[in-house]
Amino acid sequence: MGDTDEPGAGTPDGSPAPEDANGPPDSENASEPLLSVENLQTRFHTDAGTTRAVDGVSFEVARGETVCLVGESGSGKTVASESITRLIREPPGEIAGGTVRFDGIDLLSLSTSELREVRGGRIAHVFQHPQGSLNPVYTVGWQLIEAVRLHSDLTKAEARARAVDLLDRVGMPNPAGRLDDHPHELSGGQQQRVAIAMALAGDPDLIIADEPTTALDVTIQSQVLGLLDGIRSELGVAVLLVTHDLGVVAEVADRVVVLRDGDAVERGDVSKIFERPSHPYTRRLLDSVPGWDRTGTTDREGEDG
Ligand SMILES: Nc1ncnc2c1ncn2[C@@H]1O[C@H](COP(=O)(O)OP(=O)(O)OP(=O)(O)O)[C@@H](O)[C@H]1O
Repeated sequence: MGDTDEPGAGTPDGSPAPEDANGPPDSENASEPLLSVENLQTRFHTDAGTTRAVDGVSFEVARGETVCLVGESGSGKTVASESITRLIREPPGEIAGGTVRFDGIDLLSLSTSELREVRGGRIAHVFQHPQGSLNPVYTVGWQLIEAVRLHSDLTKAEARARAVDLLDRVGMPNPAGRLDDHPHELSGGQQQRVAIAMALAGDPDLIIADEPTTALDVTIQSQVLGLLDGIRSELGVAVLLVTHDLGVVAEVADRVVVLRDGDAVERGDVSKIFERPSHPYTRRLLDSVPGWDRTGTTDREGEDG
């Protein structure tokens, strides 16, 4: 499924060649990226045959930056992001090749128990539906306290205080009063805030957020994006954000990786991708953004932030 129409060097009309999206790491990050994904290949083996969902993707995330994985439905964004901590169910999935290094650790060679330590700890996932992180049976407080204690030596009382701090950090009104609530007693936006608090419980260096605002009302979307951006800037947590929404990318991304059919066809700084997209697929994605005027703004700006 790999993309083959990308010229290797230069173009006939003399315009800059598209960046070799799967080439060597960006030089400014080459020294010590927090996350380095190289030539990742993830397949699914089903009765219908083998799908190369991610077919040789490479990208990096530096400490404290937001990188967006963008692309149309089915381009491999979720599979790429979930392959990083091997959340992919194997079988039918198979991580068939490549390396994933996180702060010097080769994640793909870790044992299941070692990986469990990293997952929910130094790397936390936030999903489109908060139900992916929250158990409907238990109270918010119970779940948060468990998450805090799993990754620390805190006593129950200390963990409870930390849970209240985390709820406060994610902007939950009356945080102490929320501990006894069950998830269904909260709005969708509040549930996603709790899911982000759960992610913070393990004191992560990287949050992988897969369409975290897609299921929310549009006014709440910007608030949750603003929350993630505040966590990045104030706590120095890097964010790998999966989204199909280029309006979201314009709001929060430092750098962008554009996926198509399991292949990274373009990557670069957000300003470069928006102002000078070099791959035709990226240009088509941009052209489909309502209100996009090619000056770096969208209709979305000015909404509740
Ligand atoms: N469990 C699975 N079994 C078989 N194929 C799968 C499975 N999960 C994903 N795929 C396939 O992998 C490819 C990439 O899917 P993925 O969910 O990563 O796309 P995406 O870019 O995240 O799309 P969306 O925005 O719709 O979630 C698709 O062709 C999809 O059908």
